[in-house]
Amino acid sequence: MPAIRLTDLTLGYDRHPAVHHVSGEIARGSLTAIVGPNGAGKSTLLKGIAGALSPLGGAIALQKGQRLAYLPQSAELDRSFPIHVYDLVAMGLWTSAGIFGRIGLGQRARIEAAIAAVGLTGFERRSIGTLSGGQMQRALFARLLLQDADLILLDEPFTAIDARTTADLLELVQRWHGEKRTVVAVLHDIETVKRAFPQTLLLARETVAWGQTGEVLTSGNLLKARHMVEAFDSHAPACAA
Ligand SMILES: Nc1ncnc2c1ncn2[C@@H]1O[C@H](COP(=O)(O)OP(=O)(O)OP(=O)(O)O)[C@@H](O)[C@H]1O
Repeated sequence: MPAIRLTDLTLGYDRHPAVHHVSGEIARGSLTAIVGPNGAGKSTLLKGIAGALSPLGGAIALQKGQRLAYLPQSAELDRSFPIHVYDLVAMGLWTSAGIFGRIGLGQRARIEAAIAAVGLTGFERRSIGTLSGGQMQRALFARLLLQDADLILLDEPFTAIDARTTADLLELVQRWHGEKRTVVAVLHDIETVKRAFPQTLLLARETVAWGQTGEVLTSGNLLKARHMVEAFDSHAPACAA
């Protein structure tokens, strides 16, 4: 059983399809980028896999027993929430500590180690509303470290993040890959994908190409994806194809 199996999957909003008839598999332990033009349905697909959106058609099967972690786009997070970096990161332990569980000494050490791993030592008592975009993303990655998930879904984790932070966080992604976790990330920077992601799904409401990154990200496929998204009628009624 692969980590994720999509079967003729259609996802959308108010019955209007945003992603159509996608079929394919993501192997356990693989590192996959989802790329495509704006409006291609990348975030929609990730939400579907995360279980935040139910299919209009087809099916999403996740291998049983996997712990899943999902990092939505940063724009979807409420930064005005009054919480310190330490507590935000500590939330990553809720699966082991329980929502109201006590945090013991061992767990404190793990929280501190995660904060150190993302370079935020000294920021523990800072409220998240005062962090820069890059610092916030580091804190969210520290929380992911503690979640200890088998399947990690990242929606545009490096968008609007400086090069140094991107490089540091990319290193964590590589570390998760080395630990045989399954990682799926929506990305915009094609160079980063070519450099660091062995597998790619090129999406334009439907699959344009899916497989080895070098074979998927050809200029012909990228052009085709752009034309397909431009031609798509997002006001179309429920999928008839
Ligand atoms: N909550 C929603 N309600 C209605 N339509 C939505 C909603 N979220 C997304 N859509 C529509 O679904 C389509 C796909 O959007 P999605 O955000 O998945 O694309 P994307 O590939 O992630 O784009 P981007 O690269 O711009 O983030 C778009 O036409 C978008 O307007």
